[in-house]
Amino acid sequence: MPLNKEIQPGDNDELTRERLQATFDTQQMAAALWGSDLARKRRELAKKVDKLTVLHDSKDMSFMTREEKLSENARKVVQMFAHVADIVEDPSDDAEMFHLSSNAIGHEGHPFGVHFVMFIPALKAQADDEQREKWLMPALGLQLIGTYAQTELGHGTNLRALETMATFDKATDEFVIHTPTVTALKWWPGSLGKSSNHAVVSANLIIDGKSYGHHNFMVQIRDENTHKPLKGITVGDIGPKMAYNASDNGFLGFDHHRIPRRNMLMRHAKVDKNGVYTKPPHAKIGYSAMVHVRSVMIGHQGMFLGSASTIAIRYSLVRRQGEIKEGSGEVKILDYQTQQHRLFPQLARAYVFMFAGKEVRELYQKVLSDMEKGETTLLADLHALTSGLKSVVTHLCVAGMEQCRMACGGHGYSRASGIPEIWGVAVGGCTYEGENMVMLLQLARYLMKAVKETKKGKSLGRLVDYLLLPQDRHSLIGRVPQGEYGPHLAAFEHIARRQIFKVADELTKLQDKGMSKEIAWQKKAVELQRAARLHTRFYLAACFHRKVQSVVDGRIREALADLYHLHLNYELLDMVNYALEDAYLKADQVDFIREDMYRLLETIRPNAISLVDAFEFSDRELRSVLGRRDGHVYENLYKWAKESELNRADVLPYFDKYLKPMMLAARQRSNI
Ligand SMILES: CCCCCCCC/C=C\C/C=C/C(=O)SCCNC(=O)CCNC(=O)[C@H](O)C(C)(C)COP(=O)(O)OP(=O)(O)OC[C@H]1O[C@@H](n2cnc3c(N)ncnc32)[C@H](O)[C@@H]1OP(=O)(O)O
Ligand SMILES: Cc1cc2nc3c(=O)[nH]c(=O)nc-3n(C[C@H](O)[C@H](O)[C@H](O)COP(=O)(O)OP(=O)(O)OC[C@H]3O[C@@H](n4cnc5c(N)ncnc54)[C@H](O)[C@@H]3O)c2cc1C
Repeated sequence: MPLNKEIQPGDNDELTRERLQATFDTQQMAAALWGSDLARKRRELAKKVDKLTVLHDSKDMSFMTREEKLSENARKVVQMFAHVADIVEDPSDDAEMFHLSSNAIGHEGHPFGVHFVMFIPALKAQADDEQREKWLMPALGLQLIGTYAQTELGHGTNLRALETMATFDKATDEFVIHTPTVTALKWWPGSLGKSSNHAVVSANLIIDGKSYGHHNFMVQIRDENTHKPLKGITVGDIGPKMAYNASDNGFLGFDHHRIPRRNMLMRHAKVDKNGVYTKPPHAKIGYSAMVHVRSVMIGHQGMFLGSASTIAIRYSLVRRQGEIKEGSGEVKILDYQTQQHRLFPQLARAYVFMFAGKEVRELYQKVLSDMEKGETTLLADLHALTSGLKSVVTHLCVAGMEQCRMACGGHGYSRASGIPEIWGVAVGGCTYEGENMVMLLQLARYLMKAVKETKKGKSLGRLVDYLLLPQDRHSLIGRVPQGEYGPHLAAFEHIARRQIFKVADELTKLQDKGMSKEIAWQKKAVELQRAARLHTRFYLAACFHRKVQSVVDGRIREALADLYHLHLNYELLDMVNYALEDAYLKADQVDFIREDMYRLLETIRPNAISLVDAFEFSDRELRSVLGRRDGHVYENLYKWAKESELNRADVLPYFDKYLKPMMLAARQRSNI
C-alpha cells in the first residue's frame, strides 16, 4: 500500500513513481508539521474552498491591474466571510482563518489584512473593557475596517522621533491629532489608502505642554457610509510596490483633528479628564501589536519557503535536462547533486521555521495572558526572541527562495512559477515590523545584558542559560560514533557563546579606554548583530532537535532526522569561519561535515517529493504552474501564457502607431 496519499489518477507518471518511494506517510508528516488538528482542518477547508466557486480567482492575478487586484480580493474576502461558518470549524482561530485566506485569497493582501493582524490584536491587548465593547466587538463583527498607523514618511524605526501629536484639550475633554510636517504623514499602513475607515494611530501624547511619548489612539478616518475622509483628514494610496499590490498601503495626514479623550487606548496607560497621566506597567507594553506580528511571521515565512521548495522540487522531478552518463538519456534535474544541495537545505529550513513558529506562538500566548493580569516579566525574553527570529528567518527565507527560483531555470523567472509573488511578499518581512538589522541589535542588547548576569553566575532567562556553561576547546564532530549529532549542536552553541562573549569583552575594553557606551556600541555594531544571528541560529537548530526528539512515529522521526542532520551540516558549513577562528574545528572535521552532508542529500532524495507533499499545499493555495501536484507542467504553461493580456489580439496598436511607420520610413530611406 502506498504511504503517499497524494497519488491520484491522471498524475504525471514520474511523480507517481517518486511518491511510491516514500518511507513515511505524508499525512502523518503533515501532522508533525502543522499539528494533527490543524493539518486536518487545512485539508478539509481546502476541499470546501475547491467547491465554492465564488472564492475562486476570476483570472490569474498576474494579468490584473492594481485596481482589479484590489477589487478582486475585496470581492473574495467578502465572500469568504459570508461563507466562513460553512468552511472553518472555529472562525476565532487565527491559524485556521489564515489558511482559509491563504487558499481563497493568497498573500498579495486584501482590505482586512492589517485589520486582523494588527488592528484587532492592538485592541485586544491595549483597549480597556469599555473600549473593547465599543470597538473590538464591531471590529470582529466586520462592522468597521481598521488599520495600524504608526510609521511616518520621515520616521519608521525610531519610534521616539514620531512627529504626529495628540494634544490633550482639557476644556473639551478631547485630543487634537495633528501631523505638523510632510515627514509626519503616516506612511505605509496596510489597507489604509482606500479600504479602512478606522485606524489605531501612534502619536505623541502631550498634556499641558509635556510630552509623554507615543501612545495609541483610535481614530475614525472615513465616513462609514460615504467612505469619504472625515474633516481634517487627508488619506490615499502610496503607489505600487515590489509585491503586496493587492494591498492599498497608504498615507494619512491630520489637520488638528479632534477625537474624544476616551479614544486613547487605556488598558495600561491612562489619561483622566483632569489630564492626570497614569504610566503603564511596562514602558513597551504599547508595542504589543508589533510583537504579535513578529511572532506570527516566523511560521508564515516558513510556509513561504515551504511553498517555494514545493514548487522547485516538484518541477525538478518533471524537468529533464542533460545527461549524467552519456547516451543514457536526459535525467531529472533533481538527480544532480548541485540541485539537491541547492534545494534540500531550503526544505529543511522551511521545516524548522515552521517548528520555531509554533514554539514562539506558544510563548506569545503565555505573555499575552500574563499581560492581561498586569504581569510583564517575560516580555523582554519574548521581544528578544521574536526580534532575532524575525530577522534571521526572513533573511534566510528570502535567500532560500531565491535558490528555489534559480533552481527552476528560466521558468522560475516567469510569474507562472508563483515564486516571484511569494518572494516579493516574504522579502517585505525583512523590513516591516522592524528593519532586520535594527531588530538584531535589539537582541544583541539583550545578549549583552545576559553576559553581565552570567558574570554574576546568574541567567537572564531560559533562552540564554547556555551562556553559563563552560566553553569546550575542541569539537567532537567526527570523533564520536557515526550517527551521533550531539557534537554538531554543541558546535552551534559554542560558536554563538564565543561570539557573544567576544563582543562583550571588546565593548568593555573600549569603554575601559574611556569610550562612551554608545560610541563603543557603534564601533562593534556589526559584530553585535553577528552575535544575535549566531544565537538565533543556535536557537533554531536546538528547536529542530527538540522537534525530532518529540516525534513518536519511527518512520516520521527518521525522515525528519535526515532533514535535521542535513540542516546541522549545511548551516555549520555556512558559518564555519567562526569555528575555525579559534581552532574549535579542524580541517578534517570540516571535510567530515561536508561528506556527511553529501551523503544526506542522497538519503533524502527518494523522500523529496513526499517531504514537500507533506506541507499539503493545495494547487489553489500554491498558485504555481510549475508546482502543480499532478506534475502536468508544460501543457499548462502554454495554456497560462495564452492568457496573457498581450495575446488578446495578434497585432497590438503600438505596432501600427510606432513600429510600422518607423520600418516604412527606414525602407523608403534605403530605397532612395
Ligand atoms: C493573517 C496573518 C498575516 C501575517 C502577514 C502580515 C501581513 C501584514 C504586513 C505588514 C504589516 C506591517 C506592519 C508594520 O510594519 S507596523 C510598524 C512596525 N514598526 C516597527 O517595528 C518599528 C521598529 N522599532 C521599534 O520597535 C523600536 O523603535 C525599537 C524596539 C527599535 C526601539 O524602541 P525604543 O522605544 O527606542 O527602545 P530602546 O531601544 O531605547 O529600548 C529600551 C528598552 O525597551 C526594550 N524594548 C523595546 N521594544 C520592546 C518590546 N516590544 N517589548 C519589550 N521590550 C522592548 C528594549 O529591549 C530595551 O530594553 P533594555 O535593554 O532592558 O533597556
Ligand atoms: C510591506 C510593508 C508593509 C508595512 N505595513 C505597515 C503598517 O501596516 N503600519 C505601519 O505603521 N508601518 C508599516 N510598514 C512600515 C515598516 O514598519 C517600516 O518600513 C519599518 O519599520 C522600517 O522603517 P523605515 O522604513 O523607517 O526604515 P529606516 O529605519 O529608515 O531604515 C533604513 C536603513 O537604516 C538602518 N537603520 C535605521 N535605524 C538604525 C539604527 N538605529 N541602527 C542601525 N541601523 C539603522 C536600517 O537598518 C536600514 O538599513 C510597512 C512596510 C512595508 C515594507
